[in-house]
Amino acid sequence: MSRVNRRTLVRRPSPRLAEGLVTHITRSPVDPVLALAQWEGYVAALEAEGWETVEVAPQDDCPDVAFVEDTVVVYGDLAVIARPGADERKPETAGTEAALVELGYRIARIEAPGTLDGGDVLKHDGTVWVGLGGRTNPAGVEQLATLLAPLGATVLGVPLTRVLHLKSAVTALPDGTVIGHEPLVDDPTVWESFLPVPEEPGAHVVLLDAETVLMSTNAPRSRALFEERGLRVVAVDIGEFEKLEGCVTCLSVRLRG
Ligand SMILES: CN(C)C(=N)NCCC[C@H](N)C(=O)O
Repeated sequence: MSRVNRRTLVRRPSPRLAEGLVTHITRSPVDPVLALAQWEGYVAALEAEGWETVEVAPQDDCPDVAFVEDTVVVYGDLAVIARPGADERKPETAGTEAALVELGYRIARIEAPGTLDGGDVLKHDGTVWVGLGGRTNPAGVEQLATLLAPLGATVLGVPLTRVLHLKSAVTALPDGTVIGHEPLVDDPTVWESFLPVPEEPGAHVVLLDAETVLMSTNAPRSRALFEERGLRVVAVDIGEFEKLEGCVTCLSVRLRG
């Protein structure tokens, strides 16, 4: 497989984005033109930070296709193609698989009756936590555990009832501290080191390097908290995607050589 160090998959929003699924929040109107501009800003921010972006082929008939994170779990040289818990999103995985085959990844797939969304999967240092209770089912977690065991990963199911995906509730800072907005986290004691953040969008970071995180502009107090800890923050406005229960993690899949 090719060995570019900092590369990330992204997928252009569908013109039907406004029809995307909403589960835990009230639907509000989404402006597809503004959303496209925000997505371009997100991609530009990744590129400005030295990440090469690889665009998965567009799929305009799938409203939620920009949330490419949900279609795959990449671990080392293995791409585990997800089986989305929402039927409307199942057709999205083929394009992601084609892009990862092209990049030289080994491919495995979550098979029925398993379901698993990539947004439910949080990885840090050999441990893989998977949110259970929403789009991902126990069979999906078991299959992921079997596929990742030879790569040395330990997969743990964790309860999830309050938000769409595990990564809607928590993500991890570069040092492994797990961050979350407590009212939305089922059980913060799952993680040895848990840091509560004051805003819901403050729970979501994409790690750009050991000192830098990408996050939403909608969480200024959480941003200040991270900066106090010595992190550099790159903030992007993804407000139109947040109206569809998206966050910064959902819009890309980091691949490391
Ligand atoms: C971590 N998160 C939140 C994600 N990876 N995905 C968000 C998907 C949102 C989409 N409207 C849906 O309902 O599927």
